[in-house]
Amino acid sequence: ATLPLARDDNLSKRSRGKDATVLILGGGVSGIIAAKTLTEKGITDFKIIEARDELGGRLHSERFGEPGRQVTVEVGANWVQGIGGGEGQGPENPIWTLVRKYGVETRESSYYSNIAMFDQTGPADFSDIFDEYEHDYTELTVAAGARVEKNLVDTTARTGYGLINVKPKTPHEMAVEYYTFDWEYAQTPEQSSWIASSWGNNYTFDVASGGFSPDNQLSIDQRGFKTFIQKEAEFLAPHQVSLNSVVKTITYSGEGVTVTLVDGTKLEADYALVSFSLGVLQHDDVTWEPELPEWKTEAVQSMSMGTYTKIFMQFPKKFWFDTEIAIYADRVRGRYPVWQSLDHDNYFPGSGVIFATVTGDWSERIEALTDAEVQAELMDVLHTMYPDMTDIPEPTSILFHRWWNDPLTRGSYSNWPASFFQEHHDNLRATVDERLWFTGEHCSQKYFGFLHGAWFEGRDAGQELAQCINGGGCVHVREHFEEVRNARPYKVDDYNAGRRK
Ligand SMILES: Cc1cc2nc3c(=O)[nH]c(=O)nc-3n(C[C@H](O)[C@H](O)[C@H](O)COP(=O)(O)OP(=O)(O)OC[C@H]3O[C@@H](n4cnc5c(N)ncnc54)[C@H](O)[C@@H]3O)c2cc1C
Repeated sequence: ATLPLARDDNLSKRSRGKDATVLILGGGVSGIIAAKTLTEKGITDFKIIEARDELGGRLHSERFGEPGRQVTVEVGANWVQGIGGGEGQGPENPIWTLVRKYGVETRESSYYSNIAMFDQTGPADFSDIFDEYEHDYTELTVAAGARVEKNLVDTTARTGYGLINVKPKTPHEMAVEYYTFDWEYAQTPEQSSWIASSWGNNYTFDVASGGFSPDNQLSIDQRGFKTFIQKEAEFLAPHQVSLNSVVKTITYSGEGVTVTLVDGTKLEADYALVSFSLGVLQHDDVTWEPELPEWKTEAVQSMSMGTYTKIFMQFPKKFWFDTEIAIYADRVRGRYPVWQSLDHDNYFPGSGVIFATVTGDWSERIEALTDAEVQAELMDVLHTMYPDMTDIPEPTSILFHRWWNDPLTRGSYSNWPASFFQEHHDNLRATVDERLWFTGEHCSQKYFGFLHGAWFEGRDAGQELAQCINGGGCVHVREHFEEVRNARPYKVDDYNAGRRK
């Protein structure tokens, strides 16, 4: 593809001797889409700095299984969630647009029908409870919407469930609640905002709320799901990307930024666009000189990072359920509750591959175990699911990614807790000294956690930064709140005055 030429005024604005006008830190979806947007706006003097040996970030495909029986599996993102663009649907999800553009092979994946069910006695049927909880989840989001209209405070999704009288106690109830909630947010209802989790769902899946559509597509492309973004990145010239480059320190002032890599290389630029995950920002893998202002640090530390772990196993042959998905109801909430079969007509028949998903605290727990210890726990569950089967073989391969301990992610995707305020979120996106810009899925108010959240944030940051560089003004974009105040509950007089009205 031919690139538009860099505009002369961009080049002349760049102080002499700098390595680029913009350093884009991180080459995931948001970094690449920001680069694409800058290019469309005539700014080509940027460089993407990426730690890994390829672009794509949390799109992470791996060849898995025994030689001769290998398949490409996705240890990171796997679904386009909310497709849209069709008759009676909302707008098209931009990830779906790219998936179609590059012919990435996907299959429709329906995770609310045709589910096998198990409990501690073996196969079980609790589909009535499942249907009830699916309905209850919708009620939870509707009740959250009603709170917004009345301007009522946010609380946890657990409070929300309590207020609509949903109080799971039995293993079956806990498993289906887990399936409708934690399996999406990678954290518990206690750890999640009632209102933000509801809008997060609606803006993606609910057409009436402006969402795309309720449909999901699962990538089975043997080039990897990452193909859609790596193809989209092919416009980049070699000098615009630096792989295997781990950022250690970001030094900034009103004049510009200096980025120091772990190998000591120093890169200077007018602006840095930081696309690292929220988890990376929360930990000390990257340091800031000077330290980030308190309003930024508070915003970063106030949102949360969920962890979502898929544990793949390959067996000599399939011995399990014929559906795509099974739910296992254990006495312990969150203990290997969701199983997905890839040895299925829709996916990779004959592959012998199945995977279990755990999230949140359970993910962090198993990251401390060895693969063999996790395998033993999974086999224990399979024996519980199939008590009469005496010849269940051991898996020939096992694979899972330790997202929580990965210094390039520190978790899987962001989640909005009840103690995280709108002003915090504005501060997450706000620029520092007009030189440090921020993007990534966690910056998306509507779509945090999703690939399309990363896409929209990359586009918006690219547009606003281009406007700033092109002389359209930097000052009034992405302003911050110096302090996030929540005085109301503590100002008793105001509160009483409000009540008297
Ligand atoms: C297990 C899992 C399952 C998921 N499932 C789905 C799904 O099915 N559908 C969906 O829509 N979303 C899903 N997501 C979320 C989705 O993957 C993310 O929202 C999206 O990929 C984030 O893109 P990003 O550009 O914001 O961040 P990233 O992809 O994290 O990009 C940031 C980049 O910065 C790099 N980096 C980090 N630290 C440094 C450093 N010090 N120096 C240099 N580079 C650095 C990283 O390597 C990375 O490439 C899933 C995520 C995970 C982990």
